[in-house]
This record gives sequence, C-alpha cells and structure tokens, in this order.
Amino acid sequence: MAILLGSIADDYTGASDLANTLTKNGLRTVQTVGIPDAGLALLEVDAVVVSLKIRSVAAAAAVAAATEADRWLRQRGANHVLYKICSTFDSTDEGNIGPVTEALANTAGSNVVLVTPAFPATGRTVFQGHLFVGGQLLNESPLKDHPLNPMHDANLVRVLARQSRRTVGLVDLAAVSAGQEAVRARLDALLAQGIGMAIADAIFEGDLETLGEVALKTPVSTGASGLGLGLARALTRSGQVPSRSETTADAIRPVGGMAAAVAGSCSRATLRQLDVAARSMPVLRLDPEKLLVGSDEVAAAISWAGDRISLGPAIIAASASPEEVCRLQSRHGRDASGHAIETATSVIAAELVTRGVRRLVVAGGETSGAVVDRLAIPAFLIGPEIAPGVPVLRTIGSVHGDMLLALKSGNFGDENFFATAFEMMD
Ligand SMILES: Nc1ncnc2c1ncn2[C@@H]1O[C@H](COP(=O)(O)OP(=O)(O)O)[C@@H](O)[C@H]1O
Ligand SMILES: O=C(O)[C@@H](O)C(=O)COP(=O)(O)O
Repeated sequence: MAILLGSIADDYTGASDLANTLTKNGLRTVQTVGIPDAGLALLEVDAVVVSLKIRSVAAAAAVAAATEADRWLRQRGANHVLYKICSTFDSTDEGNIGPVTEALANTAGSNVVLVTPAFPATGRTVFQGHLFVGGQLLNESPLKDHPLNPMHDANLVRVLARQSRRTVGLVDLAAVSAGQEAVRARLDALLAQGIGMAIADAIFEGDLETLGEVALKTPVSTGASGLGLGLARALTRSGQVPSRSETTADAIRPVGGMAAAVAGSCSRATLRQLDVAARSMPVLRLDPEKLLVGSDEVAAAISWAGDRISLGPAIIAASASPEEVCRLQSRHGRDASGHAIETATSVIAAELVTRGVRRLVVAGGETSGAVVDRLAIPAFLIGPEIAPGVPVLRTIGSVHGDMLLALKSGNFGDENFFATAFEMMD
C-alpha cells in the first residue's frame, strides 16, 4: 500500500475531522489509532491519518511520538506529511505545535513550513496572521476559557514564535490570493530572511486550494482540515488518485447493539448540545468534585445507565461551565482535574460497551482519546458526515466487534448534534 498523503493528528477528534475532509475530497482514507500493528489488515487507501494524543503532553513526548509516526508514514510512500492541529490553534507557550512542526521539518529537510489553522467550513479564518472563530478574534471567543489550553492571543505569528526555535513569518492574504507563484515567491523571500515557519492567511476554500498546491510540493505542512482540503484537491488534480465507486455509506452498515454518549468537553457548543438533548433523552450530569475524590460517582453513573440504555440512547456528561471548571481546577489543579475526569469518562464508556453499547458518541478531543485508548480500537473507516468535521466512524479490528463511533470536537456541531448523530448511527 503506497500512501499518497500522510497525516499525524495531535488528537483523535481532529484526526476524524481531517479523515472526513480527505474522504469528502476524493481520497480513500483510514484513521489509525497510533501506529498500527503490523498484523492489522488495512485497506488499499490513498491517505492515512495517524491519531496521536499529543496536544497537551510534554513537548518532548509529543515530538518523539510524531517523529515515529512520520517515519512510519514515509516508509509507506508518503512524500508529504500534514501535521493536523486544531483549527483554534490549541497549544501553550511550551508547545506543541512549534516543537513538533520543527522536528518534522528538520527530519524532512524542509525550508519554510506553511502553517494555517484556517477551516472556513467551521468559521475559522486567518487574516494578517490573526485567527477568527466565526466573527470573533480567537482571544475573544469561547476558546479563552478552554480547560486545558485557554487561548489569549489571536496573533498566530506571535503565538507560534513563543513556542518555537525557528523564526516565524507571515504569508499574507495578498500573496495567497495572487496565487501559487506569489506564495512561492513570498516563501523564498522569508527563507532569505532566515525564517523557518510561516503562518498563512486563508479566508476561503480557494485560498486553501492555493496553499495545498504549494504545500504538496514540500515535505511537511501544519494545519487543520482546511489545509487537508487543499492538499486533497491538489492531489486529485494531479491525477494520482485512482477513481473508486464506493461511498461513505458503505462504511456504516448497521451494527445493532445499544447507543450512548459520554461528554467531557466543556466548550460552549457542547454545553448547549447537552441542554437541547436533555429535552428528548436521558442526560446524567456527573458531579466532577465526586469524580476527583473517589470512584463512587463512576459506579453511580453505570448504575444510572442500567436499564435506560436498553430503552434508547442516553448521555453521561462531566461537562461544566467555565466558572465550575475554574472552581474545580483551583482546588485540584488543571492537569489533575483533566486527567481524572478523562479517566472516569473512559471507564464509564468502556463499561457501557461491556454492557452492549455498540454505537457510541464521545464529545471532546482529550475525552475521545481516553475513551478510544481504553477500548483499544486500532483504526477506523470513515462514514458519512454528521456535522462539518464530525463523521460516523466504523471500527476496524476492534475486539468488541464492529462498532460505530462519533468523536465530536467540543466546538463542532449544531444544537441538535446528539439526536442527529444517534439517528445516523441507527
Ligand atoms: N467539570 C469539569 N471540570 C474540569 N475539567 C473538566 C470537566 N469536565 C471535563 N473536564 C476536562 O476538560 C477537558 C476537555 O477537553 P476535551 O475533551 O479535549 O474537550 P474539547 O474538545 O472541548 O477541547 C478534558 O481534559 C476533560 O477531562
Ligand atoms: O480542527 C479542529 O477544530 C478539530 O479537528 C479539532 O482538532 C478539535 O479539537 P477538540 O476541540 O479538542 O476536540
């Protein structure tokens, strides 16, 4: 299997978002969880997205895991590797976008690396190096209250520079809208100034198509699904992608079993989706304080799910408002709170699967990582899209038999997301 496009995603929801975009833009794509074992039978694919859980770990650990995934992808033919980051540039001054991008670029001998989180389908645009989430600057958007990486600066040239050794420049919209040659000329000029990474402006898909054409001729780029779209379309235009007749619907033959969701995202979108879901299905709000001091709350949640899940989908959520998150973190610390709640939600999800749940929705990137790891799912096929950036996934090689999952990025989906997801997975 020679891979046309390789990608390393810094979290699992981000990986399924990218795999969805690549699939929609003509690449047969598989999402693996880490580097797959040699024994796992993967299909003939054009693109592989290796999901890692490295967004919020120490930079050295993130670099080591990404470098190993990069080697695996290149050994299988990938000439270009996209490092998939969050469209809201989730990171801290310690990393991990800068350190990982630099490590991949240094290994591949790359000059100036293009970096852009723009993803217009979900309202993420970049202008003069500043990231907008819908109509708001990043630092004025709900991302300012993220439990793990609150974003307080919308100027990505500055944000990336604080976490990098390479100097960071800008490919502005004037160059991007003037086309590929203008972008290349700008990159050459930046290189001559000793600059090693460049934030690229992008507002419309056409901008990402231009950036995709340029990036594809380099060994590495860093971005969100929008850059994935540009790379996929560039590959398709190059004539290298074989045409195929199957559709995403082929990936989601019914699997039976029961349906449930667990949520650990505290994003404004998820909080709203939970409120709306509570009008039509059972929703249990966990007590995070109790989760941190013992395991009774987990047992209580499993017992609450009891007979309810045999009657229809039910949701168990740790999600809380920014004020509640703040209170919990001030008592227990940010990392300890996050990890304990991720562990609890993953234990609950695994217990639900043991009791026969085969259709599972998980809300939250770190939360999805914890759940998928506990279920030891090796890989996913990509099914139809529930909401922009959120496909239905079908497990490959799972010890639990065939399951359908949806890994929802905290910020994605409209207010009816849960009902829509359960309907599509029925
Ligand atoms: N009530 C809570 N208080 C503090 N942290 C929480 C709470 N509920 C969930 N968390 C943690 O917040 C983080 C949410 O991150 P994540 O799952 O990636 O969601 P998102 O996709 O919105 O970024 C996780 O580490 C989760 O365990
Ligand atoms: O690019 C995006 O916004 C998503 O694919 C993504 O990475 C979201 O991360 P979480 O919000 O932590 O799920």
